[in-house]
Amino acid sequence: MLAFNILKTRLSSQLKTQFRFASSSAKTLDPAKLTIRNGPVFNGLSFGSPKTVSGEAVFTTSLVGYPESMTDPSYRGQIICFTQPLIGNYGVPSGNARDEYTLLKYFESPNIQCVGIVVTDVALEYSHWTAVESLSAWCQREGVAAITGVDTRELVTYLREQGSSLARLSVGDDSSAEFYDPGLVNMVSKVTTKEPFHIPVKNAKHHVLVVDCGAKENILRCLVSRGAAITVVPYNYPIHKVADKFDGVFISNGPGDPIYCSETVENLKDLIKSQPDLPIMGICMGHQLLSLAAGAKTLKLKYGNRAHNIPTLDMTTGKCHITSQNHGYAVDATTLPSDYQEYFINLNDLSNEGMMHKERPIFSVQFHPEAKGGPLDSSFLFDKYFELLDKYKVSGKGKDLGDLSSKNLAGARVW
Ligand SMILES: NC(=O)CC[C@H](N)C(=O)O
Repeated sequence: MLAFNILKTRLSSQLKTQFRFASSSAKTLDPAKLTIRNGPVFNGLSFGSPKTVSGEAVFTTSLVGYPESMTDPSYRGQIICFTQPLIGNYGVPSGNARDEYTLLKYFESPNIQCVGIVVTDVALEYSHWTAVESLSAWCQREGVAAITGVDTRELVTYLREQGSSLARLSVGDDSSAEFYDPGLVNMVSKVTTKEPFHIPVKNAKHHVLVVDCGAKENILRCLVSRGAAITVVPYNYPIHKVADKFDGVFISNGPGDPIYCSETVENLKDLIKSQPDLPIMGICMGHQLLSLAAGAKTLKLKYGNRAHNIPTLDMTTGKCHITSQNHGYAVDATTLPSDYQEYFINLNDLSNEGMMHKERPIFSVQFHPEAKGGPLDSSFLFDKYFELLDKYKVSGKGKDLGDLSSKNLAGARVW
């Protein structure tokens, strides 16, 4: 019976592959396969770099935003399966375009961060006014593997039942690579800025210290466009020693398991103890690290939440917000200490989506209010953070940056 099912699966995906590409330029694409560790094999065609890669296979149900997702450092080490069946039709915009703050206009980091992508049907031709190349050309140029012709419904059904799994994407007969598990290493250390950097803002109202665990460009933009100059430091920078010079601290998103960021957690513990009136906000990985510092625990979700339409309930207002998400871990809300309360919950799986201190200006969310891509429903959380910065403002801060002032703060992020 098992053998019959495997044969049926192989045959059906081969037939689909032949059918789907019978009339296109796909004749030039090489056969590729996606092998799930201890699981099924999906046959398809390679439209990316002709190499073998391995990582954690995850899926996103977002309909658009593949350039943003693929350049989001939180996806580092992962193979992304897009459930939207047609991917690539609007091409890829320029990775060099920058806004007035010198931030990347279209990408969330300069390069593709995931190791591979899986789609049902790639568009080899594209059309969009911002596009400069095809998805296929981009993947090839960046050394990222890509497979098309996979029945992503079947793959996602498997991942939902078995949980996120390690996978290998190979071209031709090459199956040499081991199964690499990004959940067993400190992924944040691979994407954090190597040196502190500064983004000035004209007539800045505030100066915020950002802990870069793999910050998306649009998170930085959400801070500077609201009038805060920012100084961005590596994830393990001793923030507790310099935070008194700043109006607030912000902890970014980032890849991998938060437990490997123990240095950040220890620094945050010191910070929370020594700076009771300092506004602190965290997003996604930032939420997990802040919760760990508060004394809570994190857990790995079965297959994570990656989508642009996840409903979350604001426990303080009873309002539901549709949110953008990309995470595999979550905070166990039952372990939050008594001086904190749950802020949001996920209305699909009831997992924790945020926390806040009951008296102090500290809060964090699991979802992405900066939403690139995704809906802007929860961008009011940045406004809330700025209200806290206004309220707890101590004038004269930020004049003497101590250690940080001796660094070259005029430069951009050092990747
Ligand atoms: N987007 C993020 O910051 C993700 C956080 C963490 N790596 C997770 O998967 O849960």
